[in-house]
Parts: sequence; structure tokens; C-alpha cells
Amino acid sequence: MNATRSPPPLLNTLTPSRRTGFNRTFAAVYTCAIVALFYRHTQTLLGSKTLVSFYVTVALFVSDLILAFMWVNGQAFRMRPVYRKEFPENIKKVVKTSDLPGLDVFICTADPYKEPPMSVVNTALSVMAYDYPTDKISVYVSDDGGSAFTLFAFMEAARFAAHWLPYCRENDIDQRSPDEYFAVNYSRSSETEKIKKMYESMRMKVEHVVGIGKVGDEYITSDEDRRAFSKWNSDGFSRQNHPAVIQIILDKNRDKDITGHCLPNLVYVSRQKKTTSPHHFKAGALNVLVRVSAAMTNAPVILTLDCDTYSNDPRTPLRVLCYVLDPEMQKNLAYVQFPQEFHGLNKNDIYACEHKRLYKVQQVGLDGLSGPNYLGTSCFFRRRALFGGPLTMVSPETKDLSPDYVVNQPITAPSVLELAHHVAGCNYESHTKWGSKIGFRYGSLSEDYHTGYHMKCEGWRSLFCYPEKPAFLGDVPCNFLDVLGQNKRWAIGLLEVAFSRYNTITYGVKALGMLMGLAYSYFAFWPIYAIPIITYSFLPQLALLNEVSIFPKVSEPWFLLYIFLFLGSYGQDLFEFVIHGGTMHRWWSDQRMWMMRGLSSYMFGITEFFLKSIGIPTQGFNVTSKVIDDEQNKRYEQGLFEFGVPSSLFVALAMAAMINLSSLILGLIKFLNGSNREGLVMQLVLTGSIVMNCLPIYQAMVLRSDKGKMPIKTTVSAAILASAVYAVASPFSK
Ligand SMILES: O=c1ccn([C@@H]2O[C@H](COP(=O)(O)OP(=O)(O)O[C@H]3O[C@H](CO)[C@@H](O)[C@H](O)[C@H]3O)[C@@H](O)[C@H]2O)c(=O)[nH]1
Ligand SMILES: [Mn+2]
Repeated sequence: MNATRSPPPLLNTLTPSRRTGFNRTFAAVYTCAIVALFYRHTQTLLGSKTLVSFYVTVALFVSDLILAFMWVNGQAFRMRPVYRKEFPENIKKVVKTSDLPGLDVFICTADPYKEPPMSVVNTALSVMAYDYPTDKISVYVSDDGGSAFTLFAFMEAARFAAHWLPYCRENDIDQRSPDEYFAVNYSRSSETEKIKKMYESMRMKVEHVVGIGKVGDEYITSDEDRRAFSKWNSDGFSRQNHPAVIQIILDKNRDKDITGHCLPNLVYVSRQKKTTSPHHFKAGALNVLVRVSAAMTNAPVILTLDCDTYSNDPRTPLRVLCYVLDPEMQKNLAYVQFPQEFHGLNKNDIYACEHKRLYKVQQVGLDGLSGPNYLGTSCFFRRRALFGGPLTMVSPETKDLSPDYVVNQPITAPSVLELAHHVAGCNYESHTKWGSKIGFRYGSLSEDYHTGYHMKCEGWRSLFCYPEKPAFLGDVPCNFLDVLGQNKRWAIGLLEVAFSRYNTITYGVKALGMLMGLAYSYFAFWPIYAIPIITYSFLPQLALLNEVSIFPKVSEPWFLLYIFLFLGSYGQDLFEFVIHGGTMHRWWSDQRMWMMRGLSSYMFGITEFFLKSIGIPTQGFNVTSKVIDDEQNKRYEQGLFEFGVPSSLFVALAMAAMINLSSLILGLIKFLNGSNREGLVMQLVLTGSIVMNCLPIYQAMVLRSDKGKMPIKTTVSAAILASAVYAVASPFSK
């Protein structure tokens, strides 16, 4: 053996967080405080003299129990947070360019009006232009909207790609989503101006087609394209009912860019839909892409992207290979997840769409255990991980869909196309393991969480890749109702996992170990935060209105316990938020949205979940809109909450706002005149903070006159309901 042989080049490092020691100690101290709290609750319960005080104590007991349960679950993220670093520059020393693995990119879109085709196209172009051998990249677009406009946009994009890819390569452009590139500074050379003009003309063409609602004859240039669009003219073709449409838009063996370099494969897939067969939303779409891509290229690495998530760093695949090619990690690595990061957030992120805790802090925590959740987008999978556990492979029905099958035909070969159409059919999956043992999992509207969870249970691990410069950027909903609707969908999806056979505690802890089981429980039970949030937004306030004290007096030692519990958990949360790059203002928005979601999304999510479980049909996967009109956008930029349309989701919020404000005012008056001052302090402070959180709601109810103000109908309904609640509560407390 050669003793002087240098060690292999470094691909990645792992550093445990310095917070670990503190986190563990603090968790121990805080646990004692929680135990003390329940000691007090039990005492109060046993000593309660009236039925009302008994019920109040029970309500607080249950709420605190839920908060404590969630707190315990949440500690899993704090026991071993780690940070990783990759060295993509070393990849070339480890593997020859020609030996780099193939990469199949999946992009999902579902609605040409909520997800404008031009934005989908930008996402695709940004990955087609990756710093990676083009002959190894294949981009598959799934169009659940079954829209000719999307196909049209991609045909145009393919022509543009022939200019865009060499342009990026030769000028070493960093931003490869053309829309983003032209929106910010770019060097103005004649070449750039030419490309920009081309881009603009493509954009106008596509937007025109979407605007007039038809792909006009003048835009169809070849017989091949004409044949493709003619499918939309067949009888009864609709979004919910149509045959599979698979179109090879670019073929790496045939299509070249303007410098003669090959272009990546680009394939449009709109799976077959029938109103009579379930299609399992995004998970179903992804599984079709897994199969279609298996028939065509079967690359060992798969990147899944939502249509709005464009690449912000062309070297991202090399970063991922730092893990995928690391011999020590290969055995059980299922996926490498990037954080979800966003562009277009307003300054204080009023709707807390950044989800810093969910998409960053907690994932860093999971990475030190067996790895982050699958977050739905910006995730590189090993194809093999979609077919059973690392030691127990589950084979698909036919060997040509198997992850180790080598495709040795061009993607345009008739047999390949025939197989592709067959596996994109809506009856294909019946009596197969797709969705249960193979591929992305069905049965939850949060298919991402669900799929990642099952992979972990099968014995896989995952990694969190969190580079300083965001690898991907996506859109956030800029409309309050969309935000609440999105969170409601997540709530339903998570409960579907919590109340399944694979419950994260009964099944998860056994399969994953204690800490991972707790961490997954944190998410699964996320919506039950609604219960303590609702309790704390109404009960102390109604009591205050009736001058009933329900918390310890300031002079009692128990008061200090409450202060510690409150400051301890909010303080630690704020600290984590800020060290992960957050600002105080954004943290404030974040805690405010937590409260607002509890009163609306989570509560309605729980309700809808139970309606669904007893067989009452509900909405399904309502796609978040990625468009916003100019006026709304202006208000969003100004940091104004957008109400505008009447919605039951707003009613509970408005009710809480009203009850808290009246309780604060009357409470203050009573406090100033009353005898039980000390006993009401905590209730006053709590009510005061909720009133602070509700400021945008009062503003929307009374001060604003723009279109985003609270609709009168909502204000009136809320006022009636709030009075009813007050009327019911009053006689009891006497
Ligand atoms: O029937 C469907 C519904 C949705 N999608 C696609 O799924 C993606 C995500 O949908 P979106 O409405 O943007 O969901 P968000 O709430 O913004 O997304 C988060 O939550 C989803 C689960 O609820 C995850 O799938 C996403 O990756 C995650 O970003 C989009 O590209 C859609 O086109 C489909 O392909 N088919
Ligand atoms: Mn989205």
C-alpha cells in the first residue's frame, strides 16, 4: 500500500450546533416548571368550589396539556441541531464529468390561471441551464391543468432555450431564470439586448395566448405541433377528463442550441384524467412522472420542484453530489432537502409565509437525528428510495420501471412512448403498490410530509443542505385568504397522518426512535394548537369581562412560574428566529400569524378533517394562487392585511378581536375601580397582547376604505356571534 497517499478530497463536513448544551439544560429546567404548573392545576381543580371554576380549570388544564405536549415534541428539534457544509469544487476530483449521474427534474403545475405558464417556463429554464452536463439533464413537466397554453409556453421556451443556455454558459450568468435575470441588474451588451428582446416577445406571445384563451393558428409553425394541439380538439377534452398527453419537446439526441451543443430533454406530460377515478393530486402527478421518466431516462437522481420554485444557483446539483457520491452516506440516503426560501416577501412578512421555523430551524434540528422532512419542493431524491426501504426493495410491476433498469433506447422510440402513455393512464395504478409502498404516498393532502415520514419509517435517512445563498426561490401567497387556505390544507393533511394507522406516536416512535417520533408528532399534531389558542383568546377575556380572576395573583409565587413559562418559551423561540437570520419585526408577524392561524386555519382544518372522516366531501387540494392583481400587490407591499371578500375564516378572527378589545377596555375600567386588582393583572396583560396582535383587524374593520378592508358582512356576523358568546358566558360566571 502506498503510505503517502493523500486523503480523498473533502466533500462535506458536519458541525454540531453550539446551542446543544444550552438547549438540553434549558429543556430540563423548563420540564420542572411544567410539572409545577400541573401540580398547581391539580390543586386548583381539587379545590374548585363552583361548577364554573371547575370547568374553567379543566379548560385551562386541557389547553396547557396540549401546549406541554407540543413543547415536549418540539424539544426533539433542539437536542442535536447540526450544520453542514459542502465543497462542490471538489466533485471534479472525485468523478469524471462523463461519469456524473443523470438527473431527472420533475416540475408540477396544475392550473394555468393560478400558476401562469410563463412562471413555470422560467422554473424549467433555470434548471435546464444548470452547470451540469446538458445530456444528463431531463426535465419532465406535469400539467394537471391539462392546458394547451402550458404546452404552448413550453414549445416557445424550447426555442428560447437554444439561445438562453449558451448565453448563460458563455457569460457565466449566475441567475438562470430569465425573468429574474432581466428584472435585476444585468450588463447591457448588444447580445444581452437581443436575448432580452427574444424573451419579451416570447412572454408576450404566451400571455396573449392565455389572455385570448386559445392557441391561434398563426402561432402553430409545424405539423408536429399541430398534431399535438389537435388533441385538445377531441370530443369532451376537459381538465378533469382527457387522455394522457405526452409531448417530447426537446430530445437531447436531436435538438441542438445555436452553438451546436446538445439541449437537455424536455418532456410535457399531462396524465390521463377521468372524473370517475381518483387522481391523488400532486402525489399522483409525481408518481406518473416517476414512471414516465423511468420509461424514458430512468436517472438515478430526481429533483422535485413546484412550478414556482426556480433555481437560484446553477451549481446546486454539484452540491448535492457532495452527499450522493459520498461513499459513507450512500447506503441509506434517500433525499437531500433544501430549505424552502422565497422571493417577494414584504418587509415584515406580515403573513409569516417565510415559515422560518418549519423550513429552517426545525429542519436543522432534524438533520442531527435522521434527517429533515420532505418539504415538497427543492428536494433531490435517489430514485431507489421511492421503491421500498434500503434493505428491502419493493419491485414495481414491470422490470422496465425498476430503478436499476438501464434504458437503452432514445426517448422518441415508439416502444418507449407507448410505455409512457400506458403508465400515465388513470387505471394503471389499480391493484399496484403505487402510493402505498412505492413512490409518493397517497392519503394525505400534505403528501410531502407523509412521503418523507414513510421513507424514514422504512429506514432511510435524509440530509438538509442549507447553503448561504438560496439554492431555490419560490413564490409566497400574497393574499390573506390564500395563506389561511394553504394552512388549512396542511392542517387537514397532517391530521390525516396523525389519525391513520401510521400514527406518529404509536407507529412512528417504534419505527423511528423516540426523538424522531416526537419530531414527526410535532407536525402531525400541529393543528391541535387551535385548542389552546382558542381557549386563551376567549376564556380569560370573558372572565375578565365578568371580573373573574383565573390566573395567580401578582403577589403569589405561582405568578413567577407563569412569567418564566411564558418568557422562556417565547424568548427561546425569538432567539432561534433571530440567529437564523430573522428580524424582530418578522418574529412579531410570525407569532401573530401563529395566533391567527390557530383561530382560523387550524380550527377549520380540524373541522373539515372530521367532516371528511365521516364521509362528507370537502374541497381537496386547492392550489395556492401565484398571481396577484396590482392593487392587491400594492397593499401587500405597504404591509396591509388583505380581507376584501367575506369568508368564514375571517369571522372567528374578527370575533376574537372584538371580544378582546371590549374585555380590555371594560377590564381596565374595572381594574381601576375594583377591589381584585392583583388577580386581574395577568388577564389584562394577556388581553392587551392579543389586542396588539389584532391591530390590523381593527384597522381593516373601521379605519380602511380600500378594497382590502373587512367586508361589512363579516364584521356584522362576527359582532352578532361575539355578543352571543358574551351573553352565554355572563350568567354562568355570576
Ligand atoms: O392536483 C394537484 C395539486 C397541486 N399540484 C402542484 O403542487 C404544487 C404545490 O402546490 P401549491 O398550491 O403551490 O401548494 P403550497 O401550499 O404552496 O405548497 C406546499 O404544500 C404542499 C402540500 O400541501 C406541497 O406539495 C408543496 O410542495 C409545498 O410547497 C404546485 O406546483 C402545483 O402545481 C399538482 O401538480 N396537482
Ligand atoms: Mn407553493
